Amino acid sequence: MTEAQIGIIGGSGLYKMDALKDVEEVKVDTPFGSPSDAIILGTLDGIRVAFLARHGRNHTLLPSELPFRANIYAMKQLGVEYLISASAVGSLKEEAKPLDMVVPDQFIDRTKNRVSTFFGEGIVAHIAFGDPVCHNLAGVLADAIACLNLPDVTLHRGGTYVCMEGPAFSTKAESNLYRSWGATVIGMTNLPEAKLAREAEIAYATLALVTDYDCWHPDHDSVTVEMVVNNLQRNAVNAQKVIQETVRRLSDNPPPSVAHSALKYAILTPLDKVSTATKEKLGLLLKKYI
Ligand SMILES: CSC[C@H]1O[C@H](OP(=O)(O)O)[C@H](O)[C@@H]1O
Ligand SMILES: Nc1ncnc2[nH]cnc12
Repeated sequence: MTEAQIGIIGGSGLYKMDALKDVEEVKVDTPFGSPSDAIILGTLDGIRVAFLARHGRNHTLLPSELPFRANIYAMKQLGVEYLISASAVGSLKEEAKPLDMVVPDQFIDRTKNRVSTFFGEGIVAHIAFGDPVCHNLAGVLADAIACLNLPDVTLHRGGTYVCMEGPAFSTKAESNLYRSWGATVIGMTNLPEAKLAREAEIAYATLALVTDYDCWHPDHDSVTVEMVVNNLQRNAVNAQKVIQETVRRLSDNPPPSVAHSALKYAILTPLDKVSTATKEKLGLLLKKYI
């Protein structure tokens, strides 16, 4: 069932897409449980997309409580091949200022409590993850930002997103440690999503919306939720314009992605040695290879 080739996951502050038309709300069930909320199917400029509010539309789920596997599997069930993640982030670099947009190309995993694989239960796979973001999708996203020429917004192409566990924000020592590693931004959600999307052979890229300077900056107050929300409200409109332009470009010219064949050489277990139950559970991911 292909309902939408393009999926959007909206993070803190982006709970819906105002420009969506012909909207239909679908409750999707997956072998990994229910997603964070109903998925909103609709059209943007006539192009079908699937939208999911990552923390639920009323922001009821902590980063550590997110049903990452169900969210990505649900997108796969709907036929999604390109997934755009919009996320609030703190900046770890002077030059990435609040309201700027970053399209990261690397992640550092500082999570402690996340399930970020579909595999196990008798089937072993190791995806390549050296380049965790789809280079071509990230390029379309960055080009869309650049062409919009949004006032007061600087685009940063590439950069490293540190994914921390949360929910408390970082200590100054942690924030400075990540700065010493050369990281660009920090958030709490994107790494498990990127891993699972790769396992599901979905191209994934992040639109990171800078809301604060975390807690390292001597001239700025340490991050608070109020700061994040105020800045997100200011650029949620811009974020939606970027997503709309990205969707238009993707639909005109869907790029190839290494993600689309990520499992080709990743599965170690001979499929005839995998139990029927596991094969059925992962059917959507495995069917190309059986
Ligand atoms: C509300 S501040 C912390 C919260 O915001 C980010 O969420 P998302 O990535 O879904 O936009 C960050 O990762 C934290 O979950
Ligand atoms: N400073 C920060 N740390 C972690 N997640 C964030 N989301 C937005 N700002 C953040």
